[in-house]
Amino acid sequence: MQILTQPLNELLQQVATRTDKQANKPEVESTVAAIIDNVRQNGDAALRDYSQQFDKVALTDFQIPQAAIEMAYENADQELIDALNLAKRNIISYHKKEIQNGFVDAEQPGVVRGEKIMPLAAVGLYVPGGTAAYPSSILMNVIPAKLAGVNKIVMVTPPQADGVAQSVLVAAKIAGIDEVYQVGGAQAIAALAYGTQTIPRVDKITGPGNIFVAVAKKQVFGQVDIDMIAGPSEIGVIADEGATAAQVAADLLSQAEHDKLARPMLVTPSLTFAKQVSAEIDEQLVTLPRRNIASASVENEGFIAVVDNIDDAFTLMNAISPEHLEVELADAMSYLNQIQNAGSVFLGYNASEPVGDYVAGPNHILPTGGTARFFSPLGVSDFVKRIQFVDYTRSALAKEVKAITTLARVEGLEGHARAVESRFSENGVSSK
Ligand SMILES: NC(=O)c1ccc[n+]([C@@H]2O[C@H](COP(=O)([O-])OP(=O)(O)OC[C@H]3O[C@@H](n4cnc5c(N)ncnc54)[C@H](O)[C@@H]3O)[C@@H](O)[C@H]2O)c1
Ligand SMILES: N[C@H](CO)Cc1c[nH]c[nH+]1
Ligand SMILES: [Zn+2]
Repeated sequence: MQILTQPLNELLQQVATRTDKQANKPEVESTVAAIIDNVRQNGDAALRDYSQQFDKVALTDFQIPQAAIEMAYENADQELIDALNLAKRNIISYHKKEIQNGFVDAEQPGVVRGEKIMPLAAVGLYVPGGTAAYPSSILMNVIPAKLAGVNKIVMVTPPQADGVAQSVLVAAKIAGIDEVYQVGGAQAIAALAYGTQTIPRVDKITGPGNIFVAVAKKQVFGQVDIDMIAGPSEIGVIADEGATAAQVAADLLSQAEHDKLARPMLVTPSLTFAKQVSAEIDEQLVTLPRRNIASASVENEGFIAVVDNIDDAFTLMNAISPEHLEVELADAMSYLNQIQNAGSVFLGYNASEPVGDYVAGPNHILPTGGTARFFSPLGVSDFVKRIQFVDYTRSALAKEVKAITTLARVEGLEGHARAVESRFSENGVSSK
């Protein structure tokens, strides 16, 4: 993996350019725009064409019958069922803590103010499936939606020549979702945003995917809500010589194997350690089954940056804003307050990133491409909206008339002032 040894200010510039290059790909933007437009115009017919073109599958029906989901569950290995159930329990116990109940406030005499939390009516969950099957992403998507109380949950996932992976159907059963459509990529996002003859339009689309899925979500935002840009995976590691090079290399490769565009990144104050990790990566790649994907990611998107000290490592990592950040330092917890930007943080030598991908309980659907600066992990709050309310007694309103009418007239909005004054005139009409 490329080792960068420039001064910090040059490294900061380099990572900004890399992130920008990754996040903005004009050729992908235009491909995706054309796909969305076609699906909008031609509905299911366009979905069939793209499934043939990109997934090499000739589809007649998009919806997977409930009987196929039940059968996959009946035939599944008990080990898979146990693992998914363990993950489900931990995801539920973690996400339950995110539930908001709204509030009612009566602090001022005669005034009631409050906020009511409402589940979204219909959501569409994208579960990736181009180069790997992602049953774990079903649990990460569905569980917070269910805890939020969403009524209609529709799942889409790419079709496969020999049928959608059985593990995906088993996870759908365990997650308790029955409306599953086999359609993937930008065309699936367009279908959920605009609706087709068979796929219902939803209010919000959540879930991760490759660059085509991520760009499509960005393009349909406004027509529907989206959770975030959750594109090709990223891992940033901050480590010094106290960490084990082989373990750091393995963790970097765990994310590199997701996608040729995945970004494995190490920042360390030790050039010796940098070289050890780089050598380990080369060695471990030889036997990695997905080495074609992982080595492209390591070569084209990955880097090791050598900095002067740990403070500089955090400065650089905050600028990168990685999806996952591992802090492989002694007393890792003490660095938590130095972290400004990251999707999910893994502290210490044992919290290897895949722990979070599968069983820890926090969500693995996370912002990428530098968007952890402003986006958060998927959670219960993504599936609800807030409605505010107020109620005034007449005497409570009387106390505020002066302030309201003053502000209304300063804004040149006489109608606003009169609306409030009408509550205090004999005939309900403002005399001013
Ligand atoms: N950020 C997160 O939270 C998170 C979580 C899990 C996975 N991921 C990412 O999800 C992605 C999964 O990717 P994947 O490819 O395996 O599955 P995917 O389902 O995201 O994408 C497959 C679809 O991409 C479309 N596609 C492929 N090549 C295309 C082309 N040339 N033109 C137009 N469309 C094309 C096809 O429609 C195909 O069905 C990886 O990038 C992985 O890193 C991210
Ligand atoms: N690391 C991925 C998020 O970037 C999530 C995942 C699912 N399965 C394995 N990994
Ligand atoms: Zn992963």
